[in-house]
Amino acid sequence: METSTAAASAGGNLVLILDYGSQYTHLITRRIRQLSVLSLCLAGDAPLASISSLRPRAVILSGGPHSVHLPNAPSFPDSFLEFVEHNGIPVLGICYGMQLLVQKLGGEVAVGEKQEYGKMEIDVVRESGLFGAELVGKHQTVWMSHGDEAARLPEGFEVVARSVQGLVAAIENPSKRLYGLQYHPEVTHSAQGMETLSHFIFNVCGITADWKMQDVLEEEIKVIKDMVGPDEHVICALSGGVDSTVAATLVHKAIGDRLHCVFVDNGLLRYKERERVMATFESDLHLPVTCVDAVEQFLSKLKGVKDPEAKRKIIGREFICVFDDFAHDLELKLGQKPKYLVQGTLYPDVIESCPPPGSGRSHSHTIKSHHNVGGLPEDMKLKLIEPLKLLFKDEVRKLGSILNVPESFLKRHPFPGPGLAVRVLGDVTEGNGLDILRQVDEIFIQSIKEAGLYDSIWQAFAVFLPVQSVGVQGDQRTHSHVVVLRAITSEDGMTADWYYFDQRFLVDVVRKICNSVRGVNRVCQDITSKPPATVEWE
Ligand SMILES: Nc1ncnc2c1ncn2[C@@H]1O[C@H](COP(=O)(O)OP(=O)(O)OP(=O)(O)O)[C@@H](O)[C@H]1O
Ligand SMILES: O=c1[nH]c(=O)c2[nH+]cn([C@@H]3O[C@H](COP(=O)(O)O)[C@@H](O)[C@H]3O)c2[nH]1
Ligand SMILES: NC(=O)CC[C@H](N)C(=O)O
Ligand SMILES: [Mg+2]
Repeated sequence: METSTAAASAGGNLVLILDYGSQYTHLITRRIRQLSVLSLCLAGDAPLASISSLRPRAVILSGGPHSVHLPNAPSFPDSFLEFVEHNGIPVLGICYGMQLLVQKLGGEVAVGEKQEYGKMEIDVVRESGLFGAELVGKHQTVWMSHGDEAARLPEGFEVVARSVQGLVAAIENPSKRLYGLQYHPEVTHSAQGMETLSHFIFNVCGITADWKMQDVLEEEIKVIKDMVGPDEHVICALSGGVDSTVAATLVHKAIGDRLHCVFVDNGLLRYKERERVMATFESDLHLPVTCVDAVEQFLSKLKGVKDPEAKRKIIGREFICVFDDFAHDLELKLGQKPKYLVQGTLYPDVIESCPPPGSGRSHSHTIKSHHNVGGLPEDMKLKLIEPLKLLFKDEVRKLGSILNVPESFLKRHPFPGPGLAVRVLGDVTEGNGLDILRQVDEIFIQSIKEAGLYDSIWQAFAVFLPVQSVGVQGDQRTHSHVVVLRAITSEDGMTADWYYFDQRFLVDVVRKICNSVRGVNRVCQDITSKPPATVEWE
């Protein structure tokens, strides 16, 4: 989608993000799209030819984990600054991006005496391309994440905001149309971040807001039609979740009945999930779906495996084995082997996984390998079609409603492909962890639904811990399992807070669990946000 969408739909109003490895880079693209402006990402060191071929109206340099004063720090290509100056393209550097501008233009970036992580107050000291006059002299809450600081600004730059600690928070050189923010305007915790981005995009760059989600749909359908030959067949990995259902509906629009959907029961699904999902496919989706029973295949490969990353890689590989076998079966039926595999991969899956080759994310750290990205085998033969790869969950839900995907799919809480394997900590085949977890999870989710809370919670689930605790049940000593309940609120799964339940609700759920699930005598609640935790426990 990346470059083709740019070329076809930018209409001269494209904002290009150069990525230096920040976990938030694609939040920037997403925020710009929220302003109805097309935005795309390239690697921070992309060749100048790639940058100029997109004809951007503005460039934003992202944050990143590196320090500009250390060797091998990533940077924009030679002549980038001359290119933007010559073409009058405004540039905004965010955090590392700002530090890069400062250093490359002859200023100085040094390790700060003070660091700024998390919530911080800044003071806007003058009107600028980043802040309107009404904000001057006022405090603003922003989200910071840096240890380096701009110690000396290059010639022609002025400070336009400072943190309450006195550090440079925003700078500009209006005559060269260069701007910098030391904080992250793209995260929701920066209260006026959207206003600042909007000020830059519309007031400084003069860009017209002419992009809409419908464009993604039309462009994707075109890309898929161009890619898949008129007689070729395609497989779609369909889980019943939001993403793969929207992806399948979109690809079906492009190639019709040459799409063959497959749902895999990997033995890691929730209570009665296989029956329930297959029934909704039939009643609500009206797409033919084949269900493959791969329970033994997955569980035998997972036997004795405790390491979370190892589990994820095994699951990624087994999924592909199932899809290869399915392609082979279709070959016998259709006389030709499908070459393509549709997956509902989203951008957060890519961000946290091992950076795939050519993704332009070689500057980021791996958080966990999502089975459908970092968990894929290297020798995979099927070619991927991932129409949602640059979108976030809430954008996919919007796209799904344009495609008339039923609400029963769009409102479902996310459920990871590795399923209960990342919720039964350690060896999933040991003891009866999967079985206990299914019962606990079902009670928790049904109670949430009965209390009318399902749609206010972004995701809720239970976790099975490989520890036992002492309890007393019916006057008998028990030495049984501990389970954890986790419910979160989030916008896009990138950051999350825990959901504050009413205490009576929790008391009731815990009682139901302990009274009906044999083998559990203790229930805890996870109240950690992301960061520092992640959503899933593994
Ligand atoms: N049981 C499954 N059978 C077939 N494909 C699956 C299965 N689980 C996951 N996948 C594939 O892996 C992709 C990523 O899984 P993920 O859980 O992120 O997405 P989803 O299930 O479509 O949506 P959601 O995040 O809302 O659960 C899916 O979009 C789908 O293509
Ligand atoms: O399809 C998936 N394959 C995976 O390997 C995977 N790991 C995490 N998740 C889901 O992604 C969101 C963010 O989760 P984390 O904070 O745990 O990374 C949450 O919604 C998680 O449920 C996955 N989804
Ligand atoms: N978030 C960032 O971009 C951090 C930039 C740099 N690594 C610092 O610590 O200052
Ligand atoms: Mg899922």
